[in-house]
Amino acid sequence: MSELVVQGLRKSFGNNVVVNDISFSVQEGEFFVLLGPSGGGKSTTLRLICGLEQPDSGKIVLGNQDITNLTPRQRNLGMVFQDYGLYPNMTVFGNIAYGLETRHVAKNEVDKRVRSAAEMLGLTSHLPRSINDLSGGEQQRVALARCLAKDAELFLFDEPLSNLDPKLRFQARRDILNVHRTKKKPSLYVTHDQSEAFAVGDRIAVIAKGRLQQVGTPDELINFPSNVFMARFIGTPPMNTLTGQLVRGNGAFAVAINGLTIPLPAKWNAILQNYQQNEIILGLPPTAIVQQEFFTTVDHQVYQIPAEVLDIESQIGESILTLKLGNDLTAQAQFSDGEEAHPNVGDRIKVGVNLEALKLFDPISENAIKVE
Ligand SMILES: Nc1ncnc2c1ncn2[C@@H]1O[C@H](COP(=O)(O)OP(=O)(O)OP(=O)(O)O)[C@@H](O)[C@H]1O
Repeated sequence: MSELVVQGLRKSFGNNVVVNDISFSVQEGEFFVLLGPSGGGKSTTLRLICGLEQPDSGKIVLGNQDITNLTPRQRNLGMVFQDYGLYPNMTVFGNIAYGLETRHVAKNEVDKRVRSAAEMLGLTSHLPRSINDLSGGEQQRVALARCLAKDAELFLFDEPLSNLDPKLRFQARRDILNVHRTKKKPSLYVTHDQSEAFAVGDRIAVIAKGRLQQVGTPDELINFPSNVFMARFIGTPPMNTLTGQLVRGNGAFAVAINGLTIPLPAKWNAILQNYQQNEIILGLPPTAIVQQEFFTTVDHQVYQIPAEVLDIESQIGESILTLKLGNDLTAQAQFSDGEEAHPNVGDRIKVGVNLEALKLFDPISENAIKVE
């Protein structure tokens, strides 16, 4: 088994703690993504795992071996970085073979593995060519083929697609996943691009300000953000987070925000009985705002509000609307094309809020309040 376990990893540069007590594990055969805003500590975490940096404290275990103090070469990893790390003076064959030759793999075995990796990635006819003659997409495939040819215990990818245009990215993502599925090892993939993370990740760890914010499947991150940061980070547009007052009455609860009183479904009653504060943060997902004409298609409890359309951004298959709800509450809604009417900027429309989809957060800890 080659499970990767990262325990309490910490790294600072001067007074700047850039990786702060990070722990997670990646199972054999799992494609695990590190996602987060720029400067959050993703690449440093990856560099600690591959041995290019040494942690101040913490432990990295691969299989049954503690690899924390091993050199990068001793760790037996397959790596693809943003700049691919290819040797410009070598042929494609030479680049794919490089990692094997330095490990003293027998020549006929090198030849076999290079050709097999090249074939899988459609590079066979390029093997004698110089790296300099290849396009960015082809170079990316050579870096991947080099990875594929190795018998690595762990695969690491640091923003490997950022130099490719969107069309090539799609194919390159499929290539990376094919390599991963062929190898059946743990893979760790760093990106700041949410759509990429959601497209490839079995599970995603979100890192920001050096800290692990949440680990979960794409579905868990979207539907159950662990804190206010996650609610504001995940999704385009992300969840609306609105600070209001908790209103208690007749055993039921509501949140009052800027003149609106939004009732909370009964599932919240038990947990809110013990809530001591007056202020609370309401999480309103953009998809929980529905146009009136479509209320009947929604089975859930709906709260109706008049709204004014302040802005519309049309995207493929959907529109993002900035709405003024009631008199004074600005929120973003996501309407999918085809299913819903197309209002214009300035229109006054009726919308409904799907109350079942609401989330709540504690304004002091900023953690999600969870219903059992
Ligand atoms: N060798 C170094 N010396 C000093 N500071 C560093 C060093 N390497 C990284 N940092 C700092 O650590 C922080 C985290 O950087 P890191 O590259 O890990 O973030 P990231 O999440 O991968 O960001 P990006 O998506 O922009 O690559 C940044 O503030 C960066 O400036």
